[in-house]
Amino acid sequence: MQSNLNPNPQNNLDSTANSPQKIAILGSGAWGSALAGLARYNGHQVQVWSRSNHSSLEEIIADADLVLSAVSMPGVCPIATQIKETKLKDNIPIVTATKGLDTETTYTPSKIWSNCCSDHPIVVLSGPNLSKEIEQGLPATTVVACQDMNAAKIVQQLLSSKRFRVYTSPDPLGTELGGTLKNVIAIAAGVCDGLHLGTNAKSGLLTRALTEIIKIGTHLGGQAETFFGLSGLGDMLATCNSPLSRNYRVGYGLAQGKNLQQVLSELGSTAEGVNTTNVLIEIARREQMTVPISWQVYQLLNNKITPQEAVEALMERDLKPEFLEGII
Ligand SMILES: NC(=O)C1=CN([C@@H]2O[C@H](COP(=O)(O)OP(=O)(O)OC[C@H]3O[C@@H](n4cnc5c(N)ncnc54)[C@H](OP(=O)(O)O)[C@@H]3O)[C@@H](O)[C@H]2O)C=CC1
Ligand SMILES: O=C(CO)COP(=O)(O)O
Repeated sequence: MQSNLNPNPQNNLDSTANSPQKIAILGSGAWGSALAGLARYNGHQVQVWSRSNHSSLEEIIADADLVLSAVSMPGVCPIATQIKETKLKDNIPIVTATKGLDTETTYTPSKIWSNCCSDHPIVVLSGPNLSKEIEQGLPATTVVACQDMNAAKIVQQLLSSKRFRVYTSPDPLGTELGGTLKNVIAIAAGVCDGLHLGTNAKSGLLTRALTEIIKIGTHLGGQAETFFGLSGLGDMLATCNSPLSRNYRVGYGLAQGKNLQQVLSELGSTAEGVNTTNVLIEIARREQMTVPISWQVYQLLNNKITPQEAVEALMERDLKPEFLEGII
């Protein structure tokens, strides 16, 4: 499955280093718009599709050299299914930048894309990428991961610039799960800060959360080292410490005594962690895994406990060694 694009052009980070390509971006929300800005900065010809576009999805992707999906989770399955029936240029990479889990199937976005577009390499893009900072032109890093490293390198070259440093990885599932599962933890971090529990509590929460993410992520097939990288720990640090994170703001609002509906309507934007928590608990039940922090977030989001009760429940768990098996 060889793409026509050159994966190894001169390693020059000047934005003119790559020949301009046609890039179709699906989703004109915060992330789709920021990614479109990065692609335009590199001189690419960018077309953005959203449900309110005049042009059809088919028209926009027909002659694209790269398709980049940045829709939120509810859009992934319908759009991937529509694209399955559409003619794309042969073998072009499809990049998925969504951080969520499908409610119906519990699948990750890349699994849905792979099922629908098996003739194309599916590349996961994930990292500490708060879109508002990227829109301001501040420097950021990310990871593009694919089993087909040639495809990952093509996307790396197309999107890398002086303001966006892109790393490759051969672990798409781990890369995707890191960015997805940390949204649950960002809600917990928002609660921690909203309750003013202090730096010791926050450090303890994030460290134990990383262990929890690695436990789930490796069980589901990700590689442990990926979770210590940009798409795991890196993204956790960004979203768990920034009020720019919508998931963090959900937790913060709940800690202030607001109810979930109120917090979400004030947010007016996607917070994938809410749905991801529900799907994650379904997976944990199915796989018989203990996920203490995610479980408290789940109870809180589903109005079964108060933020204070969630803290108490975590502090009063059975005592045990820090590491039960190896590093986790
Ligand atoms: N914002 C950020 O900083 C980052 C976000 N992400 C991830 O990117 C994804 C999108 O987030 P973001 O752009 O911030 O969210 P927004 O709320 O800003 O935008 C949501 C986007 O998803 C599209 N969408 C939602 N539901 C559907 C549907 N049923 N069918 C088709 N399209 C749909 C919307 O399309 P329409 O315009 O047609 O309404 C819109 O483009 C999320 O998974 C998020 O976790 C990842 C990294 C950074
Ligand atoms: O994933 C993100 C940054 O990497 C965006 O986080 P929020 O969806 O919580 O805003």
